[in-house]
Amino acid sequence: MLRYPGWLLGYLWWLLKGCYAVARVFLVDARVLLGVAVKIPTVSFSASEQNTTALKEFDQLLRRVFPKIFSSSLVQHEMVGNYSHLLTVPGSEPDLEPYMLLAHIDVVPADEADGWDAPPFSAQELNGFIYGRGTIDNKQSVMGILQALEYLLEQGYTPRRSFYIGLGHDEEISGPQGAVNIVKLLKSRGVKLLYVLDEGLTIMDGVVDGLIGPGALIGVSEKGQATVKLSVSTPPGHSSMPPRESSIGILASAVTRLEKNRMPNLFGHGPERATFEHLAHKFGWPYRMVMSNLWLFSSLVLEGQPDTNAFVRTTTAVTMFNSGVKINVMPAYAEAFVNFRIHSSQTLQEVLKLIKSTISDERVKVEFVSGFDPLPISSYDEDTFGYQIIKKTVHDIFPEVTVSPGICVGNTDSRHYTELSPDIYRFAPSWYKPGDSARFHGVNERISIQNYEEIVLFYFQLMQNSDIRNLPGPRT
Ligand SMILES: CCCCCCCC/C=C\CCCCCCCC(=O)NCC(=O)O
Ligand SMILES: [Zn+2]
Ligand SMILES: [Zn+2]
Repeated sequence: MLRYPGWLLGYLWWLLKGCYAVARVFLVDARVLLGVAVKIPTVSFSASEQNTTALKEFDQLLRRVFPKIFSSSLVQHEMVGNYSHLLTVPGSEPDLEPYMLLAHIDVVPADEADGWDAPPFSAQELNGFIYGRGTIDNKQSVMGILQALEYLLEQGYTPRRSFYIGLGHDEEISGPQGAVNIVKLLKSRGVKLLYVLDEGLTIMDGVVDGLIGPGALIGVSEKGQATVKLSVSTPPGHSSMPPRESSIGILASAVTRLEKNRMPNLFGHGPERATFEHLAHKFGWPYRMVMSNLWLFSSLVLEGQPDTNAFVRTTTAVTMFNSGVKINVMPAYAEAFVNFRIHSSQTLQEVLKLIKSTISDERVKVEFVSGFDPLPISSYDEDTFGYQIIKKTVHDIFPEVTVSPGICVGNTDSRHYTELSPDIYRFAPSWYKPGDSARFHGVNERISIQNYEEIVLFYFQLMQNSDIRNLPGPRT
């Protein structure tokens, strides 16, 4: 048998490993990995039904495509609530308070028949975009964060400041097993976080009339929620001898009253005022003049579109309506579910009161299903480490973008983290252009290949920027 000296074998092994690393960086493109992730249908169908086969497959994928992370002696990996992931990356300077990056693996259902240009779990590339459920909510962050860490580890990086990565598997059903248990675990370990960054607002481009150039809105809070069930019971009977009003008709009128009488425009009472103060210098004529009357601006410019309207009021969404069993039988029962997203300056109790007074019909039973108050407002001043580091990172990667605080109109896993940190931000640097609001939980969810690369760079830069001990002192 041939015998080789140990040093030669060592050298060959080193060469092989080196070639492998280079091949990985150049051949296994980050965007291909995002595509593979999108193809796994990690759907949360309802509070009690998730695709656990897909969640297991996703776990296997992460271990396979991020070998540095999962073999590193530096990174500690734990599964939480069966399918969520908690990664701990200890820093070399343990006195620096850690931060945490969040994202979620699960997605909402998608049906190609709703009008997708490409099948929703195909990750097909069309005109420079990857199409698929999860490309903007929120596999771009899951894969972007891990890709950034994998690259850093490949370069031999050791952070100075410790950080955590939390990847929830049930965010789309409120995070009861994922985020909630990750928080419990961190609390039991006495962890306090300098800041938390989760999915949320984006880089707006061309969606607010009069705003010149793109604006990155960092969510410093998120809206509250109230879900109510409305129901009407009436005696059943023959459809040939109907009463003046059916249970369906009574319920439909109640729902119509809620839709017609929107909750008040509260522009100026919450952090959305700060959004426009930060962006004011980017408005052109005649908007700049209107901007000086912010209340007028809010009704003229913001109330018209669903996404900007959601910024200024508690929104009302009738999401489910069920009744009737047969075409010739008067329905004995009709029910509807209405989901409200509560503006920062209102409380859950105030909204419930308004719902009842708007419906104002004894025949309609109003039951509270679930809800919570709007989340606390995180700091966004010059001295706030998390906000300023995120802002700096946005400017590093997108120099042309104006950064401003905003309210996240949807809810995120980060709402479970309030006991771990006062400074929670909701932002991912996806570009959001006219028409994109319909892609969130809708059809043709997509991300441009270039944007995904920017997202990886953003997290790569954020991890390094967060290593600074203190923010630079005030400019003189
Ligand atoms: C200056 C005006 C700004 C317009 C503001 C609207 C911006 C909307 C941008 C992005 C959409 C945000 C979605 C947030 C993530 C939602 C996560 C989610 O789906 N959670 C579940 C849920 O809320 O039910
Ligand atoms: Zn999401
Ligand atoms: Zn979502």
